[in-house]
Amino acid sequence: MTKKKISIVGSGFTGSTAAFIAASKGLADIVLVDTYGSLDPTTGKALDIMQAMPILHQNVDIKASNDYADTKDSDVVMITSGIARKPGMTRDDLVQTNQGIVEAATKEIVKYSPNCIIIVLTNPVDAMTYAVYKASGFEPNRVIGQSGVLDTARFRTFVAQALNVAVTDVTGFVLGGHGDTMVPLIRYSSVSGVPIADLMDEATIDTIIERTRNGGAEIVNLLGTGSAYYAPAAAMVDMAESIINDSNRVLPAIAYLNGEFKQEGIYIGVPVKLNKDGVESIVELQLTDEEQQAFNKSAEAVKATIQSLKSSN
Ligand SMILES: NC(=O)C1=CN([C@@H]2O[C@H](COP(=O)(O)OP(=O)(O)OC[C@H]3O[C@@H](n4cnc5c(N)ncnc54)[C@H](O)[C@@H]3O)[C@@H](O)[C@H]2O)C=CC1
Ligand SMILES: O=C([O-])CC(=O)C(=O)O
Repeated sequence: MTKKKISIVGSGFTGSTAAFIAASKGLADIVLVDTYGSLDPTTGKALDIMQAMPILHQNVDIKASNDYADTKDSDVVMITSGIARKPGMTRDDLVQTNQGIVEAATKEIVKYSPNCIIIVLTNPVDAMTYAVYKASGFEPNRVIGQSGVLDTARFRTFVAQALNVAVTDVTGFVLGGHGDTMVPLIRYSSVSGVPIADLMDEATIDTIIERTRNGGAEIVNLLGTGSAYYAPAAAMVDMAESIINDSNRVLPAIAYLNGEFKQEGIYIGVPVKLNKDGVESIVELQLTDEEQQAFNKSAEAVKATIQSLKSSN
């Protein structure tokens, strides 16, 4: 079988960490691209990751580059380039700067890998995924954003800590935009099948929901500079793995809605089935009135950010 190829655009914290995690799983050969500033730090990171491979028993190549030609024929391309927020900022404050960066990257990506699947991480990620979709000319199933795997992982972590149970036994589903309006679906959250509403009181659940919604800001404030990267990178790799291995995993991801969940023409977090074609299908859940209202509110917030995009779209 020919080796798969993942290109990662942006060799900052999230990009280089994703390269390390994907390489440590032996998922694919990796090209780490950064066209901003000197190539040296990217080369240093790629070399460092390569030198971990003998220890981790993996046989993959990691190449640093500032030339998109090296991304040619990628199966998956992750977009992580752009600025991150600082304490006191919202993700939406990044929209103007990051739109230009992701659109420029997209033009180059599609030129060299017309058949790839693109995973977008750059914030504000729902609107950036929309901008990449428009700039790519791809069918919407081949442009996907990352938020739900991360938001759900945060939610699962807090539930596991509160109940002192193995985090691997906690399931959940966080839908909606990657912001304060995200929608953790408590009815679909369980510990080995036992609904969490049977295991903890409402006040504890509310505290966990609030902490999940502020999960990114909590880390931004603690770091002082930059934002989270270990869990975001792991989340992107989880998605890439399902695409590369054609696994049909059902994961929450930012997908284009065409009437599903009563929304149309936007990118927002919903459960999807991910395989070699990208989003094979959207898994529609029967939401309660209250859940649908919360989802609609989140969709309105995402729409407002999409509408603020510069008119190249
Ligand atoms: N969707 C999600 O769940 C998450 C999204 N993010 C977002 O991902 C993005 C990247 O975060 P980090 O990797 O931590 O940031 P970083 O600052 O460590 O890396 C960003 C990379 O983008 C490149 N870059 C910066 N300005 C550029 C420009 N004008 N043109 C081309 N490249 C440029 C830099 O060279 C740098 O390597 C941010 O927008 C951040 O908010 C971060 C974590 C989670
Ligand atoms: O909070 C941020 O700016 C980065 C991010 O999206 C996250 O960690 O969820």
